[in-house]
This record gives sequence, structure tokens and C-alpha cells, in this order.
Amino acid sequence: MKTFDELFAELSERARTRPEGSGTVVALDDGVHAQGKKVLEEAGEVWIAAEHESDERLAEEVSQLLYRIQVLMLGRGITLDDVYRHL
Ligand SMILES: N=c1c2ncn([C@@H]3O[C@H](COP(=O)(O)OP(=O)(O)OP(=O)(O)O)[C@@H](O)[C@H]3O)c2ncn1[C@@H]1O[C@H](COP(=O)(O)O)[C@@H](O)[C@H]1O
Repeated sequence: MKTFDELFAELSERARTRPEGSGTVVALDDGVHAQGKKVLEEAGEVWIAAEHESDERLAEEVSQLLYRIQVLMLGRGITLDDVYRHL
């Protein structure tokens, strides 16, 4: 189990060290356009799960959306503080 901040730290490290086999490295190399499409896709899956699926499935879809949001943030080079300033 990990928090939002811990996942961001882990993904930042993946971006820095680019380990072989990392899906995050591939997603970052795909660029911001593809990263944005993934955010939209996952957001749609969250919506569908919220209306039609179990709490467990919804939680899983939300986790994937949070992951895709973080990949997009890293793709654009913004930090958690850049976002938290607006909360
Ligand atoms: N939390 C996640 C996470 N959530 C979602 N995903 C990716 O998103 C996919 C699910 O999204 P989709 O619904 O688009 O599934 P899919 O269509 O079957 O997958 P694709 O063909 O689109 O890749 C998963 O198969 C993962 O590839 C994640 N990939 C990685 N993480 C975490 O990120 C960290 C770094 O991971 P790596 O970079 O892979 O080492 C680790 O802690 C992982 O647990």
C-alpha cells in the first residue's frame, strides 16, 4: 500500500533512472498527448464503475486514474507542490 505522495516519488525515480521494463518509462516516452488520452480513458472508466460496478472496482479504477494523472504531471514536469498550491 502507498500514498499519493509516495507513488509520485516512486514515479519520479522511475523517470530519473529509467529502469528496464517500467511501464511508466514507456508512458512518459509516449508524450503528453498519449498521457492525456490515458487520463480521459481512465476518467471514463471511473465514471462507469461509479454508476455500475462494485466499491472495489471503483477504488481500483480511481487508483489507475491517480496513476495516469501523475504520469501526465511528470510528462509536463510539474510537481505535487505546483498542484497543492491550488487546493
Ligand atoms: N499504480 C500503477 C498503475 N495503475 C495503472 N497502471 C497501468 O495502467 C494499466 C491499466 O490501465 P488500462 O485500463 O489502460 O489497462 P490496459 O488497457 O490493459 O493497459 P494498457 O494496454 O493501456 O497498458 C495497467 O496495466 C498498468 O500498465 C499502473 N502502472 C503502474 N503503477 C505503479 O507505478 C509504479 C511504477 O510502475 P512501473 O513503471 O511499471 O515499474 C509501481 O508502484 C506500480 O504499482
